[in-house]
Amino acid sequence: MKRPVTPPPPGLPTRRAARDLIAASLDERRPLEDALEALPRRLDPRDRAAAHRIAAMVLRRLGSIEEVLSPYLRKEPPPPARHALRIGVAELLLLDTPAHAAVATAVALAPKAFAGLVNAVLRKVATEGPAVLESLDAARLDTPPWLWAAWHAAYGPAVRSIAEAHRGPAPLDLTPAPGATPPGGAEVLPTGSWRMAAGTRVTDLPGFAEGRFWVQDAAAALPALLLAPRAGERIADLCAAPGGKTAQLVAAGATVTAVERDPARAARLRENLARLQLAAEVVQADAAAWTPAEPFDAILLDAPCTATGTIRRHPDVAHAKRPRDVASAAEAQARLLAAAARMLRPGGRLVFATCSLQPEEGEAHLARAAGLGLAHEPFAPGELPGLPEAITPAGCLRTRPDYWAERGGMDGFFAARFRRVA
Ligand SMILES: C[S@@+](CC[C@H](N)C(=O)[O-])C[C@H]1O[C@@H](n2cnc3c(N)ncnc32)[C@H](O)[C@@H]1O
Repeated sequence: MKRPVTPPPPGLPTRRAARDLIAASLDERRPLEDALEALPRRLDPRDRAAAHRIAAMVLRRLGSIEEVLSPYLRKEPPPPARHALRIGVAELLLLDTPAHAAVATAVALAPKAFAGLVNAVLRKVATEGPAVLESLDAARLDTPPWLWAAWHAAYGPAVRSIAEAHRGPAPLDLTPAPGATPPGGAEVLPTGSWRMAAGTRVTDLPGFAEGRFWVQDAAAALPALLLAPRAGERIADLCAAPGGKTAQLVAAGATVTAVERDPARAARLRENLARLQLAAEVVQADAAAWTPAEPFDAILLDAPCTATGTIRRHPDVAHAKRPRDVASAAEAQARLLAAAARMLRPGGRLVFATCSLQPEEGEAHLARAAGLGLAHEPFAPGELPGLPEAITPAGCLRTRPDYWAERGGMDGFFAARFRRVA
C-alpha cells in the first residue's frame, strides 16, 4: 500500500527563497541585492518581500542565532541544514512566526537526512530559546569581531551604539525635487530629506512616477549638499550610479557630467534621470583613467568603498567584507582622488565621500591631499542644519548609524572638501 504523501507546509516557497538569499550571501559572499534579483520571476512579490525580511533578519542577528543553536549541535551540519536551522531560530525568536509553522517549514526546508535533527533542535529552541536570547550580548555577537575592533579603535565606546543601530531595519529616506511637497506621513528632516517608516514601498507613494523625489538615505544626501552646487557651474559626479547625487547636482541647476564605469549601472543611472526628468551627460568610463575635454568647476567623488556604513540597509555587508577589502578599497579611492584632482580647474572644489565607517576609507585620505595639489577646506558645523555633531573637529563630515537614533538613525558616511591650489 502506498503511504499518503504529506503536502508541503504553506509558506515553503518563501523559506526556500530566504534560504537561497542566505546561501548566496554567506556561502558565496554575493550581495543580497543581486541575490534578490536572481530569485525566480514566478515568486509572488509578497513572498519575495517576506523572503527578504527573513534573510535580512538572519544576516542581522547571525551571531546571536549561532549562539542560540550551538548547545544543540554536536557536529557542524552541512550548509543547507544550517540555513534551515537559522531561519527556524529567526522565525521562532525574532519574527513572531507561530512555533508550529516555524518548525514545520524549517523541517520541510532541510535536506531529508537532517529533518529529524532540525525538528528536535527547533522544538528545544522554541521553549528554551527566548531566555537564552535575552541573556546574550547581542550587539557584540552580531558584529564581526574585526569590525567591532576597528570601530572601537575609531569611535571608542560608541561602537556599542553603532552595533545596536544595526539591529533594526532602516526607514525609507527620500530626497525631494525642488518645490516638491512631502507625501502624507513623511517626517521632514532638518537637512531637507523626507523620512518614511521602514517598509514603505516607494513605488506606492504619490509623485514617484512623476519624479518628485528619489530614494537616498539622509546621510547620503549630505555630500552633494556640502558641495553647495550653484546654477551654471560645470560639475563632475565621478562614481555616479544609481544617481542620487547626480540628481541633487542637476536639480541645483549645475551642468553635470556623470561618470560611471559599470555599463549596467550606467544604464540604470540614465533610467533614473529620465524618471526624474533631469538631464546630465552620462559617460561610461573608468574615472581613474578618463580625461575631460575641459576641467570642472567642482567635483563630487562618491568613491566605491566597503560600504560598512550601510549595514542597517545591507546586513550582508557585515559578513561579505574582510579587512583586506578595506585596504584595496582605500587604494582604489586614492587613485580616484588623484584623478579627480587633475580634472579640477585651479580654485575648483572637490568633495570626496565614502559610505564606510573605516577611517582608512575616510580620514586617512586627508594626508594625501597636499601632494595632489589639494588644500583641505574644513566644513563648519553651521553648514549642516540640525546635525552639527556630524562635523568632526578636523572639519570633516562623519555620520554614524547611531546618530539621530530617536528618529531611526542614518547611514555612516565620510566626506571632506578640498580646493585645487596648484
Ligand atoms: C558608492 S556608489 C555611487 C553612488 C552614487 N554616487 C549615488 O549617489 O547614487 C559607487 C559607484 O562607482 C562606480 N565605480 C566604481 N569604480 C569606478 C571607477 N573607477 N570609475 C567610475 N565609476 C566607478 C560603481 O560601479 C558604483 O556605481
